[in-house]
Amino acid sequence: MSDTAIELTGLTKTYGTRRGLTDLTLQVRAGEVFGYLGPNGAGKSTTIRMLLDLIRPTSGTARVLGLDPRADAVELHRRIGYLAGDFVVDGRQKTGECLTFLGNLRGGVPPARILELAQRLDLDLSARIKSLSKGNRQKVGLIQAFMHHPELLILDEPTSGLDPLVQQTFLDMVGEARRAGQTVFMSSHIMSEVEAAADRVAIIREGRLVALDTVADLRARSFLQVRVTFDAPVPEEDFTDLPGVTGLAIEDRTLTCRVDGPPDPLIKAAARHTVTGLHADTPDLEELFHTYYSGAPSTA
Ligand SMILES: Nc1ncnc2c1ncn2[C@@H]1O[C@H](COP(=O)(O)OP(=O)(O)OP(=O)(O)O)[C@@H](O)[C@H]1O
Repeated sequence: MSDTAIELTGLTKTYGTRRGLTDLTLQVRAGEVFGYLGPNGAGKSTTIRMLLDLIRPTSGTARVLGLDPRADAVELHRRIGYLAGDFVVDGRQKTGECLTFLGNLRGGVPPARILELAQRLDLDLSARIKSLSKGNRQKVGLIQAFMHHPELLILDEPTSGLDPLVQQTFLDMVGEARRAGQTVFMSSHIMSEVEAAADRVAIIREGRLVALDTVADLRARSFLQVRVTFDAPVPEEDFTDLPGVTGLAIEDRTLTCRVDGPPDPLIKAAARHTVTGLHADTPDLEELFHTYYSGAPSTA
Protein backbone atom coordinates (compact mmCIF):
# COMPACT_ATOMS: atom_id res chain seq x y z
CA MET A 1 0.00 0.00 0.00
CA SER A 2 1.21 3.49 -0.76
CA ASP A 3 2.05 5.73 2.17
CA THR A 4 -0.54 8.29 1.11
CA ALA A 5 -4.15 7.39 1.86
CA ILE A 6 -5.77 10.50 0.43
CA GLU A 7 -4.24 12.97 -1.99
CA LEU A 8 -6.17 16.07 -2.97
CA THR A 9 -4.79 18.43 -5.58
CA GLY A 10 -6.44 21.75 -6.29
CA LEU A 11 -9.78 20.19 -5.44
CA THR A 12 -12.58 22.64 -6.19
CA LYS A 13 -16.34 22.37 -6.14
CA THR A 14 -18.80 25.07 -6.98
CA TYR A 15 -22.56 24.70 -6.79
CA GLY A 16 -23.65 27.04 -9.56
CA THR A 17 -22.32 30.33 -8.33
CA ARG A 18 -22.10 29.06 -4.75
CA ARG A 19 -18.74 28.19 -3.32
CA GLY A 20 -18.42 24.69 -1.93
CA LEU A 21 -14.66 24.14 -1.83
CA THR A 22 -11.81 26.13 -3.36
CA ASP A 23 -8.44 24.78 -4.48
CA LEU A 24 -7.83 22.29 -1.70
CA THR A 25 -4.47 20.55 -1.74
CA LEU A 26 -3.55 18.17 1.05
CA GLN A 27 -2.32 14.66 1.76
CA VAL A 28 -3.48 12.26 4.41
CA ARG A 29 -0.79 9.73 5.27
CA ALA A 30 -1.60 6.06 5.53
CA GLY A 31 -2.03 5.10 9.17
CA GLU A 32 -2.73 8.54 10.57
CA VAL A 33 -5.83 9.94 12.20
CA PHE A 34 -6.61 13.13 10.37
CA GLY A 35 -9.04 15.66 11.78
CA TYR A 36 -10.90 17.83 9.32
CA LEU A 37 -12.28 20.83 11.12
CA GLY A 38 -14.45 23.71 10.10
CA PRO A 39 -17.56 25.57 11.11
CA ASN A 40 -20.97 24.84 9.55
CA GLY A 41 -20.91 25.40 5.83
CA ALA A 42 -17.09 25.39 5.59
CA GLY A 43 -17.01 22.66 2.95
CA LYS A 44 -16.28 19.53 4.99
CA SER A 45 -19.12 17.41 3.65
CA THR A 46 -18.45 18.70 0.14
CA THR A 47 -14.86 17.41 0.40
CA ILE A 48 -15.91 14.07 1.84
CA ARG A 49 -18.58 13.51 -0.79
CA MET A 50 -15.97 13.98 -3.49
CA LEU A 51 -13.78 11.31 -1.88
CA LEU A 52 -16.67 8.87 -2.23
CA ASP A 53 -17.66 10.03 -5.74
CA LEU A 54 -21.07 11.05 -4.40
CA ILE A 55 -20.45 14.39 -6.07
CA ARG A 56 -17.81 15.26 -8.67
CA PRO A 57 -15.18 18.00 -8.52
CA THR A 58 -15.56 21.12 -10.65
CA SER A 59 -11.78 20.99 -11.02
CA GLY A 60 -8.80 19.40 -9.35
CA THR A 61 -8.33 15.77 -8.41
CA ALA A 62 -8.78 13.39 -5.52
CA ARG A 63 -6.92 10.10 -5.18
CA VAL A 64 -8.04 7.73 -2.46
CA LEU A 65 -5.91 4.70 -1.54
CA GLY A 66 -4.07 5.44 -4.76
CA LEU A 67 -7.27 5.06 -6.78
CA ASP A 68 -9.67 7.30 -8.62
CA PRO A 69 -12.95 7.76 -6.68
CA ARG A 70 -14.89 7.68 -9.94
CA ALA A 71 -13.25 4.94 -11.99
CA ASP A 72 -12.49 2.72 -9.00
CA ALA A 73 -15.67 3.40 -6.99
CA VAL A 74 -16.61 -0.25 -6.50
CA GLU A 75 -13.21 -1.26 -5.16
CA LEU A 76 -12.97 1.82 -3.00
CA HIS A 77 -16.37 1.39 -1.42
CA ARG A 78 -15.24 -2.07 -0.30
CA ARG A 79 -12.01 -0.80 1.22
CA ILE A 80 -13.48 2.27 2.91
CA GLY A 81 -15.72 2.56 5.96
CA TYR A 82 -17.89 5.62 5.42
CA LEU A 83 -20.18 7.38 7.80
CA ALA A 84 -22.21 10.08 6.09
CA GLY A 85 -23.06 13.28 7.91
CA ASP A 86 -26.70 12.51 7.20
CA PHE A 87 -26.54 8.74 7.69
CA VAL A 88 -29.90 7.21 6.78
CA VAL A 89 -31.01 3.61 6.50
CA ASP A 90 -34.32 1.82 6.10
CA GLY A 91 -36.20 2.57 9.33
CA ARG A 92 -38.39 -0.55 9.22
CA GLN A 93 -35.46 -2.87 9.74
CA LYS A 94 -34.11 -3.98 13.09
CA THR A 95 -30.62 -2.65 13.77
CA GLY A 96 -29.10 -6.14 13.79
CA GLU A 97 -30.72 -7.06 10.46
CA CYS A 98 -29.60 -3.81 8.93
CA LEU A 99 -26.00 -4.28 10.04
CA THR A 100 -25.93 -7.89 8.84
CA PHE A 101 -27.28 -6.74 5.47
CA LEU A 102 -24.68 -3.99 5.17
CA GLY A 103 -22.00 -6.44 6.30
CA ASN A 104 -23.00 -8.88 3.56
CA LEU A 105 -22.64 -6.10 0.99
CA ARG A 106 -19.05 -5.82 2.16
CA GLY A 107 -18.31 -9.49 1.74
CA GLY A 108 -19.67 -10.63 5.13
CA VAL A 109 -18.93 -9.52 8.66
CA PRO A 110 -18.93 -12.11 11.49
CA PRO A 111 -22.01 -11.72 13.74
CA ALA A 112 -19.66 -11.68 16.74
CA ARG A 113 -18.00 -8.53 15.41
CA ILE A 114 -21.35 -6.74 15.09
CA LEU A 115 -22.34 -7.92 18.56
CA GLU A 116 -19.06 -6.76 20.07
CA LEU A 117 -19.41 -3.25 18.63
CA ALA A 118 -23.09 -3.05 19.61
CA GLN A 119 -22.25 -4.01 23.17
CA ARG A 120 -19.45 -1.48 23.38
CA LEU A 121 -21.67 1.29 22.07
CA ASP A 122 -24.68 0.06 24.05
CA LEU A 123 -26.91 -0.42 21.03
CA ASP A 124 -29.91 -2.77 21.10
CA LEU A 125 -29.66 -4.97 17.99
CA SER A 126 -33.34 -5.97 18.20
CA ALA A 127 -34.72 -2.42 18.12
CA ARG A 128 -36.31 -1.10 14.95
CA ILE A 129 -34.28 1.70 13.44
CA LYS A 130 -37.23 4.07 13.20
CA SER A 131 -37.75 3.77 16.97
CA LEU A 132 -34.17 4.82 17.72
CA SER A 133 -33.05 8.20 19.03
CA LYS A 134 -30.66 10.28 16.92
CA GLY A 135 -27.70 9.16 19.00
CA ASN A 136 -28.61 5.49 18.70
CA ARG A 137 -29.00 5.84 14.93
CA GLN A 138 -25.55 7.36 14.85
CA LYS A 139 -24.25 4.26 16.61
CA VAL A 140 -25.63 2.13 13.75
CA GLY A 141 -23.73 4.42 11.39
CA LEU A 142 -20.52 4.01 13.34
CA ILE A 143 -20.80 0.23 13.54
CA GLN A 144 -21.38 -0.12 9.79
CA ALA A 145 -18.32 2.05 9.14
CA PHE A 146 -16.01 0.14 11.50
CA MET A 147 -17.29 -3.43 11.35
CA HIS A 148 -15.35 -4.72 8.35
CA HIS A 149 -11.98 -3.29 9.50
CA PRO A 150 -11.60 -1.03 6.44
CA GLU A 151 -8.19 0.31 5.50
CA LEU A 152 -9.62 3.80 5.48
CA LEU A 153 -12.39 5.24 7.62
CA ILE A 154 -14.04 8.40 6.34
CA LEU A 155 -16.31 9.77 9.03
CA ASP A 156 -18.40 12.90 8.59
CA GLU A 157 -19.24 14.38 12.01
CA PRO A 158 -19.01 10.97 13.69
CA THR A 159 -19.85 12.09 17.22
CA SER A 160 -22.90 14.11 16.29
CA GLY A 161 -25.69 13.24 18.73
CA LEU A 162 -23.56 10.96 20.93
CA ASP A 163 -23.48 11.38 24.69
CA PRO A 164 -20.05 11.91 26.32
CA LEU A 165 -19.68 8.28 27.38
CA VAL A 166 -20.31 7.00 23.87
CA GLN A 167 -18.08 9.73 22.44
CA GLN A 168 -15.29 8.30 24.56
CA THR A 169 -16.01 4.78 23.29
CA PHE A 170 -15.85 6.17 19.77
CA LEU A 171 -12.48 7.78 20.48
CA ASP A 172 -11.25 4.43 21.85
CA MET A 173 -12.36 2.76 18.61
CA VAL A 174 -10.46 5.35 16.60
CA GLY A 175 -7.36 4.71 18.70
CA GLU A 176 -7.67 0.97 18.09
CA ALA A 177 -8.13 1.50 14.35
CA ARG A 178 -4.99 3.60 14.32
CA ARG A 179 -3.01 0.96 16.19
CA ALA A 180 -4.24 -1.61 13.68
CA GLY A 181 -2.75 0.52 10.89
CA GLN A 182 -6.06 1.85 9.57
CA THR A 183 -6.29 5.45 8.38
CA VAL A 184 -9.01 7.68 9.80
CA PHE A 185 -10.23 10.88 8.17
CA MET A 186 -12.85 12.48 10.39
CA SER A 187 -14.63 15.78 10.18
CA SER A 188 -15.90 17.79 13.08
CA HIS A 189 -16.63 21.28 14.20
CA ILE A 190 -15.53 20.46 17.73
CA MET A 191 -11.86 21.10 18.31
CA SER A 192 -11.59 19.14 21.56
CA GLU A 193 -12.73 15.84 20.14
CA VAL A 194 -10.40 16.09 17.18
CA GLU A 195 -7.58 17.11 19.47
CA ALA A 196 -8.14 13.97 21.51
CA ALA A 197 -7.99 11.65 18.52
CA ALA A 198 -6.05 13.16 15.65
CA ASP A 199 -2.38 13.20 14.71
CA ARG A 200 -2.87 16.09 12.32
CA VAL A 201 -5.61 18.58 11.78
CA ALA A 202 -6.70 20.62 8.80
CA ILE A 203 -8.91 23.62 9.38
CA ILE A 204 -11.07 24.90 6.58
CA ARG A 205 -13.14 27.98 6.49
CA GLU A 206 -15.29 29.31 3.70
CA GLY A 207 -14.12 26.52 1.44
CA ARG A 208 -10.41 27.17 1.91
CA LEU A 209 -7.68 25.51 3.91
CA VAL A 210 -6.54 27.93 6.63
CA ALA A 211 -4.33 25.67 8.72
CA LEU A 212 -2.75 22.24 8.53
CA ASP A 213 -0.64 21.08 11.39
CA THR A 214 -0.05 18.49 14.06
CA VAL A 215 -2.37 18.72 17.02
CA ALA A 216 0.59 19.48 19.27
CA ASP A 217 1.61 22.48 17.17
CA LEU A 218 -1.95 23.75 16.91
CA ARG A 219 -2.31 23.49 20.63
CA ALA A 220 0.98 25.31 21.16
CA ARG A 221 -0.37 28.16 19.07
CA SER A 222 -3.56 28.12 21.06
CA PHE A 223 -4.23 29.79 24.38
CA LEU A 224 -6.17 29.24 27.57
CA GLN A 225 -9.15 31.12 28.91
CA VAL A 226 -8.74 30.93 32.67
CA ARG A 227 -11.09 31.63 35.55
CA VAL A 228 -9.82 31.40 39.13
CA THR A 229 -11.98 31.90 42.18
CA PHE A 230 -10.60 32.73 45.62
CA ASP A 231 -11.96 32.58 49.15
CA ALA A 232 -11.56 36.38 49.45
CA PRO A 233 -11.05 39.34 47.09
CA VAL A 234 -7.53 39.50 45.63
CA PRO A 235 -5.51 42.61 44.72
CA GLU A 236 -5.06 43.15 41.00
CA GLU A 237 -1.41 44.11 41.35
CA ASP A 238 -0.58 40.52 42.35
CA PHE A 239 -1.46 39.49 38.80
CA THR A 240 -0.32 42.33 36.57
CA ASP A 241 2.67 41.83 34.28
CA LEU A 242 2.65 38.04 34.53
CA PRO A 243 4.28 36.51 31.44
CA GLY A 244 1.71 35.38 28.88
CA VAL A 245 -1.25 36.78 30.81
CA THR A 246 -3.55 39.26 29.06
CA GLY A 247 -7.13 40.42 29.36
CA LEU A 248 -6.91 40.35 33.14
CA ALA A 249 -10.16 41.13 34.95
CA ILE A 250 -10.79 40.75 38.66
CA GLU A 251 -14.26 41.07 40.07
CA ASP A 252 -14.57 40.46 43.74
CA ARG A 253 -13.25 36.88 44.24
CA THR A 254 -13.09 35.89 40.57
CA LEU A 255 -10.17 36.43 38.24
CA THR A 256 -10.45 35.88 34.51
CA CYS A 257 -7.69 36.22 31.93
CA ARG A 258 -6.12 34.73 28.84
CA VAL A 259 -2.85 32.83 29.02
CA ASP A 260 -0.54 32.34 26.05
CA GLY A 261 2.18 29.78 26.67
CA PRO A 262 2.83 28.06 30.01
CA PRO A 263 0.29 28.83 32.74
CA ASP A 264 2.93 28.42 35.45
CA PRO A 265 3.40 32.15 36.32
CA LEU A 266 -0.35 32.60 36.79
CA ILE A 267 -0.71 29.41 38.83
CA LYS A 268 2.15 30.44 41.14
CA ALA A 269 0.68 33.93 41.60
CA ALA A 270 -2.75 32.45 42.32
CA ALA A 271 -1.28 29.97 44.80
CA ARG A 272 -0.25 32.83 47.07
CA HIS A 273 -3.97 33.09 47.87
CA THR A 274 -6.54 30.45 48.74
CA VAL A 275 -7.93 29.12 45.47
CA THR A 276 -11.48 27.74 45.70
CA GLY A 277 -12.01 27.06 42.00
CA LEU A 278 -10.03 26.84 38.78
CA HIS A 279 -11.38 26.60 35.26
CA ALA A 280 -9.21 26.59 32.15
CA ASP A 281 -10.63 26.24 28.66
CA THR A 282 -8.97 26.15 25.29
CA PRO A 283 -10.72 28.48 22.89
CA ASP A 284 -13.45 27.07 20.77
CA LEU A 285 -12.88 26.59 17.13
CA GLU A 286 -14.30 29.95 16.20
CA GLU A 287 -11.73 31.73 18.37
CA LEU A 288 -8.92 29.61 17.03
CA PHE A 289 -9.97 30.45 13.50
CA HIS A 290 -9.71 34.05 14.43
CA THR A 291 -6.04 33.52 15.22
CA TYR A 292 -5.48 32.26 11.68
CA TYR A 293 -7.14 35.25 10.10
CA SER A 294 -6.01 38.24 12.01
CA GLY A 295 -2.79 36.85 13.44
CA ALA A 296 -4.07 37.73 16.89
CA PRO A 297 -6.45 35.63 18.95
CA SER A 298 -9.76 37.11 19.86
CA THR A 299 -10.16 37.94 23.53
CA ALA A 300 -13.79 36.92 23.80
N1 LIG B 1 -26.13 20.67 -3.03
C1 LIG B 1 -25.75 21.93 -2.78
N2 LIG B 1 -26.20 22.96 -3.52
C2 LIG B 1 -25.80 24.22 -3.30
N3 LIG B 1 -24.92 24.58 -2.33
C3 LIG B 1 -24.43 23.60 -1.56
C4 LIG B 1 -24.81 22.22 -1.73
N4 LIG B 1 -24.14 21.48 -0.81
C5 LIG B 1 -23.40 22.35 -0.09
N5 LIG B 1 -23.56 23.62 -0.55
C6 LIG B 1 -22.89 24.83 -0.03
O1 LIG B 1 -21.49 24.57 0.03
C7 LIG B 1 -20.93 25.11 1.21
C8 LIG B 1 -20.22 24.04 1.99
O2 LIG B 1 -21.17 23.11 2.50
P1 LIG B 1 -20.79 21.76 3.24
O3 LIG B 1 -22.05 21.00 3.47
O4 LIG B 1 -19.69 21.09 2.53
O5 LIG B 1 -20.23 22.34 4.63
P2 LIG B 1 -19.82 21.57 5.95
O6 LIG B 1 -18.48 22.08 6.32
O7 LIG B 1 -19.98 20.10 5.80
O8 LIG B 1 -20.88 22.13 6.98
P3 LIG B 1 -21.72 21.43 8.16
O9 LIG B 1 -20.81 21.39 9.35
O10 LIG B 1 -22.83 22.41 8.35
O11 LIG B 1 -22.18 20.10 7.67
C9 LIG B 1 -22.07 25.78 1.95
O12 LIG B 1 -22.05 27.15 1.66
C10 LIG B 1 -23.29 25.12 1.40
O13 LIG B 1 -24.41 25.98 1.44
